[in-house]
Amino acid sequence: MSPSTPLSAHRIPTLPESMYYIPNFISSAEESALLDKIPPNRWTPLAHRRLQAHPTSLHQGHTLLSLFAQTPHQAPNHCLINEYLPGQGIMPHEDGPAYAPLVATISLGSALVLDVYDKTEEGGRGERLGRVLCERGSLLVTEGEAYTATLHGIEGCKVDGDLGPGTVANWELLGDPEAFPDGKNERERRVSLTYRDVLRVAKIGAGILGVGRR
Ligand SMILES: O=C(O)CCC(=O)C(=O)O
Ligand SMILES: [Fe+2]
Repeated sequence: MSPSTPLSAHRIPTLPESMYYIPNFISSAEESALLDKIPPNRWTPLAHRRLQAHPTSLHQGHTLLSLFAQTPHQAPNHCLINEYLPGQGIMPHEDGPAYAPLVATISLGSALVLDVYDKTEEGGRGERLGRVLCERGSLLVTEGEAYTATLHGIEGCKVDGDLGPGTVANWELLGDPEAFPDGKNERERRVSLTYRDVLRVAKIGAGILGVGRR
């Protein structure tokens, strides 16, 4: 995402405003370095994936910072790391109001498909609006109505099938569509880093230190 290509050039068409897909956001050397940095002993096991949550601060000039220019802390302060083995996924859900409505997701290790669904008035899962193919090293940015009015999930399958220009919302934005010549993606271990701005982080801190309620 160089200054010569504005974020708007990466907007995923056909999905609510706005999701942006930036292929090759990091190099494979950076991908390996990030994977190596993830502490091996901090995983919380869940039924269908593992995760770890970390406070985070990004150094000035980090490319992700500019995305958060309008959020309350003007920077992400939290990074959730999810690991999915082939066959694992995450149920359709929304990320909710604890965060500023902006998520930046870096994909490491393997490509997979993230499904985006309409949110019903009751907050449930509506029709599927589109499929986003997240390649390794890519960045997916979700903000605005796409954050507040849709759900997202990852099917627990070993192979993503039926991939092509008519079935993948970000097909034209992919870095290497030729990597899926038969319309298939055999999943490998995929790790996602999701950066967010947690709104009430200061109050939570005060609560933990025991001074919040006095
Ligand atoms: O792994 C992903 O890309 C999605 C993770 C996610 O939806 C979440 O952590 O809330
Ligand atoms: Fe999520």
